Amino acid sequence: MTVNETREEEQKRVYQIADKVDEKIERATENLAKAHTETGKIERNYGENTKVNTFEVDDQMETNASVQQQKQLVSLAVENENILESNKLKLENLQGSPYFGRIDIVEDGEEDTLYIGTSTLQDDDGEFLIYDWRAPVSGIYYNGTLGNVSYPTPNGTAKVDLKKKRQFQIVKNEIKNMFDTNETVGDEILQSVLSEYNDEYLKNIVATIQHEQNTIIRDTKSDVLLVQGVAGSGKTSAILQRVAYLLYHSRSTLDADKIILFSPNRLFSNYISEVLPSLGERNMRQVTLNEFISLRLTGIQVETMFERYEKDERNLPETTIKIRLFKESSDFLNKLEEIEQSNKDHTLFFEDIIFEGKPFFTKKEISEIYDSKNKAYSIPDRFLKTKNTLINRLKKRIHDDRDEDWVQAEIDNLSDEDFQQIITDNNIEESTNQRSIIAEKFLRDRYAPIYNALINNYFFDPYKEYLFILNNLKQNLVSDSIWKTMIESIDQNVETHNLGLSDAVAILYLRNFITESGINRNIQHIFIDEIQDYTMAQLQYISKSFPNAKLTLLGDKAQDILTSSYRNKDLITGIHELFENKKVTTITLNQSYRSTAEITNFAKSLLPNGDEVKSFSRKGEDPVIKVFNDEGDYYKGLKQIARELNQRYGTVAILTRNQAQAEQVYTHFSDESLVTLVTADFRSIPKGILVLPIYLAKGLEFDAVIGHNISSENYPDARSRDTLYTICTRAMHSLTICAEKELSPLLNKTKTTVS
Ligand SMILES: Nc1ncnc2c1ncn2[C@@H]1O[C@H](COP(=O)(O)OP(=O)(O)OP(=O)(O)O)[C@@H](O)[C@H]1O
Repeated sequence: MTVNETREEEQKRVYQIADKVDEKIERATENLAKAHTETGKIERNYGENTKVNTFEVDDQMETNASVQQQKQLVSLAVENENILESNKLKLENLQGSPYFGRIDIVEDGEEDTLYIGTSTLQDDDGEFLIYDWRAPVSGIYYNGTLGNVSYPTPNGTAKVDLKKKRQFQIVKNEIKNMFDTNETVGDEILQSVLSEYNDEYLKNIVATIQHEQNTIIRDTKSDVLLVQGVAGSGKTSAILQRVAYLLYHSRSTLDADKIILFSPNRLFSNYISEVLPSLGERNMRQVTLNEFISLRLTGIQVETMFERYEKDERNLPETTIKIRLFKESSDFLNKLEEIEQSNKDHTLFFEDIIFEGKPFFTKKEISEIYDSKNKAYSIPDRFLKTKNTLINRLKKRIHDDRDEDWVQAEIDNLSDEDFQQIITDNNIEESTNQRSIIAEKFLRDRYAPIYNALINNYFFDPYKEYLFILNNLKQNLVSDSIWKTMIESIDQNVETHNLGLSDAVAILYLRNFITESGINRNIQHIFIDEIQDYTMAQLQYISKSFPNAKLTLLGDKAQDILTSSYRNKDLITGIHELFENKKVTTITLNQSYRSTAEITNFAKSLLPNGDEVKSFSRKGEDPVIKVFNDEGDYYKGLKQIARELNQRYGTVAILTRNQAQAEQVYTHFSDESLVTLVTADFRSIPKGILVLPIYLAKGLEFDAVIGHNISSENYPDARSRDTLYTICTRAMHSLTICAEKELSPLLNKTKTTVS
């Protein structure tokens, strides 16, 4: 068959499959409409049944059973509707571009041709028209070169002869490109995908996943999967593809609610929000580290990483660095535990439990209970025993108070209907002591806030406990007086409901340790993007909070913007040490995909080990460096460059070192309506000219980037390297560096003409 005939044949098949997809969508729409009507009917029925008169005691049991049954029917109907809706979404995702790959294999002497797309499509007789890209056999498409290859199946490894691998680019059901290849996924299609202009949302990369990325996506063996990947190497893309893969691979036990992604900021959360739905999956839960911490320390304002970075930019004394580095180590958290355990005679710091304005349990009473517990027990055990004693005392109080006059008076005041309702709701059988049982129930409701306070350990004061430990910690990093001043300043901060980031993590860790709370065993996977921003203490805290979760940690040591001013830790070694008892797999990604070869080559020349970074062979214009003589010229030039770029590109980002500089730039653009100053509160990125500090642009990409004032004053030495590198690597197609007066010495090695 000639090339043209082959293409014709393939095109014919695309049309056939497209018709099948349309037909299935039509059917799915009908089924969904039917299911929706059915759910409506059941819901209405349920509404009527719950209104059944519960006043007549004889009817109560029957009503309860019937309500339960109706409830179940409603939830089944809703679940059925959800499944139908998700199937329809998957079919819709196949519309216009039903598949992107084909493999021809010989297995056990039998020839087979398989087409690969974002989800499975079967004929009415069960024949597979499209294989899901996550199916075990589809792994061959991404991994194998032609010849003898294998893939894992539930029954062991299957061996096949891979005869052909074909890639398609199908748009609106027309084949735009078609290649036979021996590689993972050849350059041509990748070239064309990467040349596209920036979109508001990150796209899925199923059609062009590369070999190394595939290893990350399909790993199911590691406890900790650590990825060191250069800028633009597809770490974030790999996370999302991996989530989709895991949801498919473990579909009977895993759902999106059991996966959490720690993301760098809210803009990023929005930016990645479309990938999973485009693959027919629900998004996982997302949280920033600060949200995670703040949620657990209600009423306290915890300093954000960005606020701290801004403060560090202004002033970062040597002693602060020493103390901070210590507090960020896993060693520090272990010391907190050790000191706690070794102070057997110390009474934990407790708080009164206040009820209706008065102490219900005083801290003195709680301390006495704690002190009475056998000191041979561990601190968490003594704490738990104290808590149990308090709960028992509360129960006894409920029992004792039930005959009190005020309680009886409250019951007398109940209407017959309310009285009956309590009986029904609590399944209280008719008996002589019905009134006492109701009194107890009434008291349980009344004292529920106390019970909650006990369950949530509100009677323990982790802040004072932390200060106590710091006071008892022997350190030789700084002088005693500096250490004391540091403790006093935490104390004052707590008084005003403020906390530094590393103290917040330490307090949470300590509280979890003593109260054995704050642990979520349901979460099966934790993903952390931009891992270079995290400290070992934070990682230790997160991993203890989710003991059953596997960790996928992705980052780039060269993009260490937020902590490079004081930290010089080898992250990979640190993580291996922290998780020494777990199976840690490290994968390195050196190929950068985001930027043109010119931009990547320019950016990598900033790095001491830049040779490791491999640029992708996509051609573009050389980065431009512009140096201006004074401030007036500078802003005139900057505005002109931004305007010119904006004529050619959808998004032009002017990236600055910090918020103050972003604001300063923005004031010079106040006459331009197309310019937006992006702040930490933004949820999405508009088109046009954007001005933002680099830390808010973490993980994002723009068509054109302008590095603001990369001068010798603003970027004087190696400590600014990571920031500058990150700025340059946000650019997909165009990079311009602007500087006032003298260019930063960091750019000495770059091979671009300065004008
Ligand atoms: N296999 C691939 N096929 C197509 N596009 C890809 C592939 N891998 C990466 N890309 C594209 O490269 C760009 C960078 O990817 P991504 O943001 O995932 O990289 P990253 O490693 O997280 O980057 P950074 O650390 O710089 O934020 C994105 O536009 C992504 O779509």
